[in-house]
Parts: sequence; C-alpha cells; structure tokens
Amino acid sequence: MAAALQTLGGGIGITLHWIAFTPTIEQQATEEQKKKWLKLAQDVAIVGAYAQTEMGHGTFVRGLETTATYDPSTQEFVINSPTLTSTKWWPGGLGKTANHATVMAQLYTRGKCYGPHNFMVQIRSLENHQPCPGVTLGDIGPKMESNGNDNGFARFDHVRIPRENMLMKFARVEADGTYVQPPSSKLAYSNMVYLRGTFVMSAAQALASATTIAVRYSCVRRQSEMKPGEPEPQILEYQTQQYKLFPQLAAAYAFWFASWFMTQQHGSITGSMEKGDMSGLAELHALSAGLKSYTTAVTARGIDVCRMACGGHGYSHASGLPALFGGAAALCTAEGENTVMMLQTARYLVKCFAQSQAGKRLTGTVAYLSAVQPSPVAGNRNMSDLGTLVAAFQHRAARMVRHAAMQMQGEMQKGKAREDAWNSCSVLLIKAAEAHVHSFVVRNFAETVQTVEVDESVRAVLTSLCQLYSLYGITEHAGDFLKDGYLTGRDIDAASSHLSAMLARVRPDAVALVDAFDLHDKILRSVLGRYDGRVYEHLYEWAKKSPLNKSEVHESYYKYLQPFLKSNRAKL
Ligand SMILES: CCCCCCCCCCCCCCCCCCCCCCCCCCCCCC(=O)SCCNC(=O)CCNC(=O)[C@H](O)C(C)(C)COP(=O)(O)OP(=O)(O)OC[C@H]1O[C@@H](n2cnc3c(N)ncnc32)[C@H](O)[C@@H]1OP(=O)(O)O
Ligand SMILES: Cc1cc2nc3c(=O)[nH]c(=O)nc-3n(C[C@H](O)[C@H](O)[C@H](O)COP(=O)(O)OP(=O)(O)OC[C@H]3O[C@@H](n4cnc5c(N)ncnc54)[C@H](O)[C@@H]3O)c2cc1C
Repeated sequence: MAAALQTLGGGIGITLHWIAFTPTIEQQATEEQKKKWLKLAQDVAIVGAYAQTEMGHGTFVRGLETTATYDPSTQEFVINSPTLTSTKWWPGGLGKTANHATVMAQLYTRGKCYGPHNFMVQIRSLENHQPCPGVTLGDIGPKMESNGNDNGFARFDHVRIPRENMLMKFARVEADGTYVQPPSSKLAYSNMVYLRGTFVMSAAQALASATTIAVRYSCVRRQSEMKPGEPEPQILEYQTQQYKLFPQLAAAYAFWFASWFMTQQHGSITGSMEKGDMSGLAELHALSAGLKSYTTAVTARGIDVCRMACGGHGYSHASGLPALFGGAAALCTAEGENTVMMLQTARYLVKCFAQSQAGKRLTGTVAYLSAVQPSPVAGNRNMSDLGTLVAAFQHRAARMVRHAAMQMQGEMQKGKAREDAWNSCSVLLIKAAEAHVHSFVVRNFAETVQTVEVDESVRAVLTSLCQLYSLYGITEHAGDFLKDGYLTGRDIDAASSHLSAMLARVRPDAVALVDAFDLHDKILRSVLGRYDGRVYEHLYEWAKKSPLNKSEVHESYYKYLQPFLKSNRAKL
C-alpha cells in the first residue's frame, strides 16, 4: 500500500506516516488515544505527518516557537504559529498528502511554559482534503532528491483542538489545566530515538544497494590493459577498485549487524521503561544518536565512492547511484543533524568518563572506558587477529575520550565556563565520539561473525570481511593508533599488508556477498546492477526513453539554436 502510494508519483509522500507519525501514536499516546487513532493510522484511514521542525528551528527542539495554549474554559488547546520562523517546515507528507499531523509545540497552561509536547491535529478535511479552518499548508519546493515526497509547510492560526488531543502517555494536562510531569522530560523525544535506530538499518540497506550495483557492474565492465596484448580485464581485478568497493561492502554488513543490536537494545530498554525503569534511556539515546550519525555519514561517502567507481555510467540516473546518494545525504541531516547527534554521544561519554574517574565501574557499550589501560603496551601484535583489532579500536577510543575530557577539564580549570570549555573542545569531542562508535561497530561485527549461526564456510568469509573492515579503519586512521605508541609503524605496515591480502581473499566471494542481500532489480532500480548483467543493452533502451528523444529535432532548436546559428552565420 505504502509503496503503491509512494510510487503514485510527484506530490505523494506516505513514508513519514509509517516511520514517524504512526510510531509516535504507538509510543506517546495513552491506551484510550490509541483506540481512537492507532488503527486508523495502521489501516491508512487517516494519513499523518510528524510536524516538529520549523523554518527557524530543527535541531534545537527546546527553541520551537509553535504554541499550544490550554484554555480551561473550553478544555481545548489553541495551536498557533506566532512568527514566520514558527512555520512548520520539512515534515514529509505535510504539504499535500497528510490529513493529520502530530505537532510538536510549546505547551502553555496557567501562564507557564512546560516545553515541547506532541499534539494530534487534523489539518485537512476527510471529505474534500481541503485544509481545515486556520491551517495553511503547502509544499516547500524541489529538493536535492526524493522529490516524489511532498515535504511541506504548515501554519496554524489559533486552531482549537480538544484537550484529549495532547498525546498524554507520559505528561498530562488535567481538565482544570494542572500539568502532570512525565517520568523524564525527554520521553517526548522517544520517537526520535526509535527513528534514529531505524536509520542505521536504512544506512546498511543503502550501502548494500550501492555496493551491489558497483560490484556487479565492476564484473561486467572491462577496461584498459593490465598486461600488454591481454584482453581488457574486469575492472574488479584492479586492486584500486577492490580498495574502493570492498570496505564499503564490509561496512554494509557491519552496519546491518549494528542495526540488529540497535533494534534489540531499543526493544529491551523501552520494555524496561514501560515498567518505569528509565536507567537505560541515556545509553540508548547516546548509542542511537552516535550510530545514526556515524553510519549515515560513512554510507553517504561510501555511495559516492561506489558512484565514482562506476565511471561515467555511475553519474547517470540509470545507475540508481545518484538517487541513493541523495537519499543517504538526507539521512545525514534528518532525524538529528549528524554533528549535533555525535555531540550528544560525546556528552554521554564525558559523563561516563567522569564517573569512571570517580571509581564507578562502567557497563554496556562504555564498559571498555574503565578497562583500557592508559599506558600502551607496544609490541608486535598479530594484526590479523580479530581480538587484537577490537582491542586496538577500544584503546584508540578510550585514549581520545580521555584526552577530550581532560582538555575540557583543563579549560574549566583555567576559569572557562563549562559551556565555553565544551565549545572550545567540541572538535576533539566529536572525534572521540566517532572513535567510540567506530570501536562499537568493530566489536559488534567481530562478536556477530563469531556467534552467528551460519555454515563454517560462511563464517570464514564473514570473518575475512570483518578483518578487512577493521584493517581498513586502522590504516585510514593510522595516526590515532600511533599517537601514544599503542600501535607501532610495523603494526601499521602489517595491517596494510593484511588488508591487501584480504582484498584478494574477498574478491572470489564479492558477487556472492552482494547477491546475498537479495535485492530484486525492482528495488535496486539500476541498469548497472541488473541481476542478469545485461547492462549495455538496457543502458541503450533506458537512454532511448529519455524525454529529449521524443522528437528527432527538439523544439529548442527552432526556438533558440536556429535563430542563434543564423545570426552568427550572417555575421561571417
Ligand atoms: C547487510 C545489509 C543487508 C541489506 C538487506 C536489504 C534489504 C532490502 C531493503 C531494500 C533496500 C532499498 C534501498 C533503501 C535505501 C534507503 C536510503 C535512502 C532513504 C532516503 C529517505 C530520506 C529521509 C526520509 C526520512 C526523514 C525522516 C526525518 C524525520 C525528522 O527529521 S523528525 C525531526 C527530527 N529532529 C531532531 O532529531 C531534532 C534533534 N534535536 C534534538 O534531539 C535535541 O534538540 C537535542 C539536540 C538532543 C538537544 O536537546 P536538549 O537541548 O533538550 O538536550 P541537551 O543537549 O541540553 O541535553 C539534556 C539532556 O537530555 C538528554 N537527551 C537529549 N535528547 C534525548 C533523547 N532523545 N532521549 C533521551 N535523552 C535525551 C541528553 O542526553 C542530556 O542528558 P544529560 O547529559 O543527562 O543532562
Ligand atoms: C529529507 C528531510 C526530511 C525531513 N523530514 C522531517 C519530518 O518529517 N519531520 C520533521 O519534523 N522534520 C523533518 N526534517 C527536518 C530535520 O529534522 C532537520 O532539518 C534536522 O533536524 C536538522 O535541523 P536544522 O535543519 O535546523 O539544521 P541546523 O541545526 O540549523 O544545522 C545547521 C548547522 O548548524 C550546526 N549546529 C546546530 N546546532 C549545533 C550545536 N548545538 N552544536 C554544534 N553545531 C550545531 C549543525 O551541525 C549544522 O552544521 C527533514 C529534513 C530533511 C532534509
């Protein structure tokens, strides 16, 4: 259903109905409210948007300007857009598709502001789809990609909704206007944590798609001479092509396994939260924010590497790679801009470091921060051993977290306010948080390949892929590992030569590794990545369908070129 609506063409966007609007009802509505709206949403009897971001604020949720003011005399909330910058801006489906929206607004009752909360607002008539009274709607215009989705704007002119339309699972407003606190003010943000977790899977899927296209095409494409007089080789025989593609292929698997962990963590922690135990929320937020930021950034860069590895045809929309890149680029900004998200993870790491310094034993994804010894023990390490590689990444992350936190402490000891010290160390903090997430992805990848129930021959291939991913990370960030002598130059050279060996070892399984994603041609939508490998015939057919080829001489010749040529010839 969703796919059908999605492919209806321009102006229809139902993605956010499924990934944001409906989950918000599931996570933030009371049982009573779920009875009223959840089935309607699940059956697409209503279509919703998740309207949080405004023209003036996306990152800083506490700065949102839309207001929801409680009127006890009518037991209604008045939803209002007081300024131009309070206009809701970007929500998917808001422009032309949705007839409902969960609107994030500053809640006012009895003259006091209680911060951002979610409200269910009907925005279009269920009869004729016209905007409801007081609601102004529209599309925000063409974007980098995903132009089939009507990301829209909305303004509210004192729109009245019943008190019961405030999503009240966590916080409540009683009939007399009394505000009842939630167990944590951040529970209103819970759906963002959920969505960020799903972005990790989207990143894996996007990178899986891009590597499928590029690896298959690299087996079809033959170019140049490796040895004089020999036939042109498949471009995948070039080590440079393997160096471009196989780390992205390994990352797709690494991120897919990380998304398994994220899904499991989200389920178990939200399960505990349902029973009132909020203790896991902070780590869940930090992990989802960091993984979302890290995986989407690596994926966007990786898709562009795949695009470039396909030469000119990679730049054509026939490849499917520009569209994938545009989508992945959106994942870097949406649902929490990547820098801001990684800073959230850094904030959590600095807190955990301080607790560890105070003697607390750390657990979960930060346990290694307490265990790692500051003084490195140099020596000839076995750079093909997964345990050695995981330990190297954890040492690097622990060192960088410690360094950033100590730098910040130093700034504050010089008299800087905490916020100023934070800002002046934020580049170090970002790098430390990235190293932390990278070490988590490596450890999780290694643990998964060692425990996942597969045939031993498959385990061997996945182990090679994990070694390749880890060795690539070490050689790409060699300076971080060399800095305190934990790894030596010899170790880095060993890592580099093992990486070359891994490229050669993965080569025979490369096509099987992408075929394992089982991405149908209809999903891949790529002439270059076709399962049957008949690229050139279908590239020609694809080109012939270009709108410009509808006429042999395009109308622009008569309008512009012909007069221009004539006038130039007349001057000769
Ligand atoms: C191997 C692979 C196999 C593959 C198999 C293939 C299968 C087949 C699949 C098919 C494949 C097909 C290919 C698919 C390709 C897909 C890729 C293309 C997709 C393209 C789609 C385009 C994108 C569409 C979707 C877009 C959806 C976007 C929706 C939105 O954007 S909604 C709006 C999102 N907005 C935000 O996120 C706002 C961000 N800002 C904030 O969250 C907050 O403002 C803040 C930055 C966190 C700051 O908040 P505060 O100021 O309040 O907090 P402060 O920093 O002061 O901290 C206070 C304490 O609060 C804690 N805290 C903060 N937030 C949270 C929280 N959420 N939860 C808990 N706690 C929180 C914080 O930690 C502080 O705590 P303290 O330190 O203890 O004090
Ligand atoms: C394709 C797409 C779909 C979207 N769908 C939805 C949707 O359905 N619903 C919805 O509500 N929103 C949606 N959004 C909006 C999205 O959530 C916001 O764009 C996103 O949260 C980023 O906020 P912003 O645009 O205000 O960026 P800004 O925060 O203005 O970012 C600009 C720059 O400022 C920097 N910056 C900001 N704050 C800090 C800080 N504290 N420290 C350091 N640097 C900082 C950022 O790192 C960035 O470099 C969508 C966006 C896109 C692109």
